[in-house]
Amino acid sequence: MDDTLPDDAWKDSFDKLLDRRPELRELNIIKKQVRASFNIDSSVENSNPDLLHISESSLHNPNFLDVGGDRFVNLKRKNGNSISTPCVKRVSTNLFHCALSPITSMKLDGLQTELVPKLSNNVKAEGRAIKHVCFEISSLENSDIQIVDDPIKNIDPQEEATGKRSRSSLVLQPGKWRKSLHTWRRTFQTDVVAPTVKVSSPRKRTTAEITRISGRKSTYLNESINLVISHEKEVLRYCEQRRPIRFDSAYAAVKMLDTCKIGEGVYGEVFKYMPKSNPSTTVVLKVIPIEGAELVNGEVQKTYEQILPEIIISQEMSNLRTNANNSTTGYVNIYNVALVMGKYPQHLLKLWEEYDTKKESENDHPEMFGNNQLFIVLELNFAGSDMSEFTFVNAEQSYYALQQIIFTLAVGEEAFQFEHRDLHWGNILIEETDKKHIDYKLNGKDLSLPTKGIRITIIDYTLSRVTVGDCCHYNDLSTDEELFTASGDYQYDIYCMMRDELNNDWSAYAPKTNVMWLSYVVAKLIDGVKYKNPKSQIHRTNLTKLKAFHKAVLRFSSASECANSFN
Ligand SMILES: Nc1ncnc2c1ncn2[C@@H]1O[C@H](COP(=O)(O)OP(=O)(O)OP(=O)(O)O)[C@@H](O)[C@H]1O
Repeated sequence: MDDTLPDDAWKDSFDKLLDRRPELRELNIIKKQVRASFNIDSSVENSNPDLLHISESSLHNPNFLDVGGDRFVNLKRKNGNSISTPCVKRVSTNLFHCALSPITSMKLDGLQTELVPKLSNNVKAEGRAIKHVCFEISSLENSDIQIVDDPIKNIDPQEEATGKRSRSSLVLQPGKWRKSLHTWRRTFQTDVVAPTVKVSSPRKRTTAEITRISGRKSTYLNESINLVISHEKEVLRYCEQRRPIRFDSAYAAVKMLDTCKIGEGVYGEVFKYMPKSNPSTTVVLKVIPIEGAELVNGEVQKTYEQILPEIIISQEMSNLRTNANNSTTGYVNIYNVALVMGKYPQHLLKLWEEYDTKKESENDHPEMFGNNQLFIVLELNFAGSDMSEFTFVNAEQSYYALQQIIFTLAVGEEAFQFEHRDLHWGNILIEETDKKHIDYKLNGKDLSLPTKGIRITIIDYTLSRVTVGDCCHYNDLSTDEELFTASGDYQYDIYCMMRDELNNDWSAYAPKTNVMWLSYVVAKLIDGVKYKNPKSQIHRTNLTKLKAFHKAVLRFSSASECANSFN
């Protein structure tokens, strides 16, 4: 008697299902390119009935992307202005017959389902951060964007016939966009395939990555000036140092009180503390690794040349506090800039881990840095919480906050032809104040605004443009295609509006971009931020004013012109 097993005996039920549906294999084209993590928590997932809610017919829908294993992601979300909620799909409704399937839930990096909250603990255990990205299919009709290595094949025969292509576009969360954009890049770009574990072994830069961050530029307006400067020396000059100082001695635990990590960006970690020498001040440290070859948080480290303009802009905007003709305290106050070298101090590593435990950091563990790592440390004034988290008393308070933002931008324009270019609500900080008024000087004229109990501070000049002396510093976004395909919030329209305004020449001075961000800010104040007393009469009266401003704002050509209309 032949007691050998039949040929397909090794197959599990998922494999058998694929055999019956070869088109699923066709759809499974992206599998090689996703950064998939290996979550072997099948028991938990199998026990979650929420995972069974999509009909079998959805499998034929091109908007469902096979993310590997037996999970599918809905690429086409109806509600375009919210963050990712990948729909999870089981291929088989006969789950429990699938004994010990080796293909358990592989997750598409960057996608964390809100539909399956029970999974969140497993995600934590796995060490993956929750990232909010949703990938959509959108037609590129009328678009001149060339897509290279688009991993999503067009499976619509009609589109194939007309020669139109589909591509993945982005629906990003409002506010901080760099992280989610980066997640998308890692997922969809074939040359960037990194492991999903949090502390990845350091990886060298790819050409694409180097090109991507080389956007920061400084050009001399007078072309006869052709200085060859050492950016390292310039950085040291701004730091008032002759050489880098040791990280662990410059920021030793004994010098810092009540230290904690308060935030993070793609480029750095942000801590808060009170200096032992001056405990009445609260200082924020923004720690940015530079010049190293390893990717940090998936990004190429900035060079001296790329960090220099940010130091200059931060310093100059901060110095506007004491400017004779155009002054404001609306740009974050910078106490000091330091160039430090060496491993992260132990106490900061511990605080990093505490933050990670509570909030799940999306960044790489800073224990990855070695003895020769260089960092720029910006010591800033603590300026409160960002607008997305702040609760205003009522629209009167937010109406005056808006005026603070307008006057701050106006002063920046007049002093340095400043355009912020990324003024989303995560970059507007708000804190309470006892002061009744805030003073400005605009073109020599003194102005005073009621605070209504709050003070606003503008941060993050990564995309900003200024003219300082003979030099124009800006960030060249002309080749940054992904940012302009993002959607999900009015914020992402603003990047496209700026590009049109500037004719994609990012060195040009176009203060209208500040007005565009004002139109975004007022939209958020009308419908986005939180209010304590939204039913009061004063709230309704001022909401009407905000709405009137929203209608009119795009007629102004600059924040300065807008500020003058308030006088
Ligand atoms: N002066 C400050 N006071 C209070 N909080 C701050 C201050 N500076 C930064 N933060 C907090 O740290 C977070 C990250 O800071 P920041 O935006 O400057 O980093 P980033 O690396 O430029 O971020 P990304 O490049 O990802 O947008 C902010 O969103 C804010 O919550």
